[in-house]
Amino acid sequence: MNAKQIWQTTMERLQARVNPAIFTTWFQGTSALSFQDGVFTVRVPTSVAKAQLEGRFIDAISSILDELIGSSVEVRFIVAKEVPEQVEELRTEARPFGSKRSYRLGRGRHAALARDKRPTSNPATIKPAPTYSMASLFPSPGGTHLGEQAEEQNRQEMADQAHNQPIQHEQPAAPDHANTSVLSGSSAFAGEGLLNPRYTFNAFIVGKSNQLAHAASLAVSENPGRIYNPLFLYGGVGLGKTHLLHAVGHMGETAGLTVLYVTSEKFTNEIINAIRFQKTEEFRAKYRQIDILLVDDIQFIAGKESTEEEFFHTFNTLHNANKQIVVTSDRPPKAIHSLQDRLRSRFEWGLLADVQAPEYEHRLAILRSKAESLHFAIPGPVIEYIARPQCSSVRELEGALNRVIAYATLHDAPLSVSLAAQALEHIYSDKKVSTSLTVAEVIEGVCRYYNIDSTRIRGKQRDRETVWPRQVAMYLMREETTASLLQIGTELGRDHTTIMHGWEKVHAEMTHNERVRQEVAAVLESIQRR
Ligand SMILES: Nc1ncnc2c1ncn2[C@@H]1O[C@H](COP(=O)(O)OP(=O)(O)OP(=O)(O)O)[C@@H](O)[C@H]1O
Repeated sequence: MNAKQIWQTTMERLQARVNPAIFTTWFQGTSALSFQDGVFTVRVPTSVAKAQLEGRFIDAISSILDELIGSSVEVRFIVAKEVPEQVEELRTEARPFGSKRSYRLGRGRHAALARDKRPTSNPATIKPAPTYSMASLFPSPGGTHLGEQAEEQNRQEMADQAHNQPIQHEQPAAPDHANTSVLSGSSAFAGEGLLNPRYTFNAFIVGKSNQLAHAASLAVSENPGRIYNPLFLYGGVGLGKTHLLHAVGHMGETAGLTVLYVTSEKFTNEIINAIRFQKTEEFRAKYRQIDILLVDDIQFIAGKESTEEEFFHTFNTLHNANKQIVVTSDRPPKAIHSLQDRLRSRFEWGLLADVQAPEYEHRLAILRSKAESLHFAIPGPVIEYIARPQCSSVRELEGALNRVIAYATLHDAPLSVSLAAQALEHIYSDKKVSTSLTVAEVIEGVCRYYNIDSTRIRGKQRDRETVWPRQVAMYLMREETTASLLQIGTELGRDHTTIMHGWEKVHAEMTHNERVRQEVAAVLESIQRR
């Protein structure tokens, strides 16, 4: 590919993200001049366009160029009148599309230098966010619904997902507001709070299991700090909470807001260090200048006294200033037992939205979209085979898909159901055994194991001796039978939300507590043995 073709592809990718009017204003009339010695030179029509491209779009452009060329690139803009009309385009050394490379943190020395030249935002001068509809900025911000096609993603995704590579930060293009002064806050936190460029609303497949969480996330992105505040997203592992959190972050950054994404672990470490090195004032100042605070896995702050204390004050300050807070957790606030009541009640203030495991049709749609983004034509029956077992997470589903593709590539064999079966033999074998169980067998087995009567499991008692076995039954029915949530609910005289909550409770306990994991495995084994 020569410089012209690379620039053409870069423009096409940018066009998919930027409002058409803004795109036309700043990108029309640009052309590639050369690519030599790691420097990509672009001719721009005016000095105003040059300033805009350098100030607002440099990260997005660098990111795409890095991706296309396969190495770190410095981008230079030259105003048209400063260069001769015809400059020979040099052939690049870019690797062809589809060649593999790993994600890196940041974008390398050249891009970092270029980025550093951008005007930085002074926290003291950050202006309030403008109000406008995000719908006017993006062609389709509403997520990809079942059956629709996901946005094109780069071919690196497969390797990235398979190996869980570190996240690459991306500064998407900012919108144009002729009459509003907006500073992109991301430079204030350069190097941290990295957002995964793949976790966008466009790449998120909406189904029944995540409809509310998706709609609420989109709503807060369009109106940060004004509707659901805080937004509390919760659900089992690998179901898209972090994805939605980052999608909110991207929208915020695109709107020029100061966004900070942090895991609760990092938040905790920062507090510990701030206390240790007597830098609590700096810590507070940093957190309190944010427009959108995104905290992942908030459940881990529970029981950590000084972290909870500091988070409480940060929360109040931001909330009082109408700044948006979005947090994720593996369970609802009520179920985070050692959390201070005052924090729990604040989390319940805004909107609680759960994500559940996708049902079959939804799993099919996710797999189709992932396959498409990997540019692999996967036959329908193979997709259906991969989607068949009750995968408890989308992450597992992605892993299964990647495994099948890798298996076919390694063996240089066509993708078929029998190949998928071989590739997933070890992963799906447990599930094959399990689907032979019925809900009646599970109830009987659980009652036998815990030595209680089945009328208690189906009844209204709330004592621990009854509630826990009931939840284990819910978990095992969902995991080990083919019954739907509705059917399980009918069997136990409860609605599907209660069943889901029971499943989550046991799942979370199993994740964090080896003893519980062994206990549930023993219950299952005792059922399977009979
Ligand atoms: N609805 C969806 N559409 C497309 N991709 C999805 C969807 N849900 C999850 N994923 C993908 O599944 C993977 C796991 O999602 P994510 O990390 O957001 O899960 P999580 O709920 O935050 O899990 P954990 O609790 O383990 O952190 C990601 O690659 C994400 O892009």
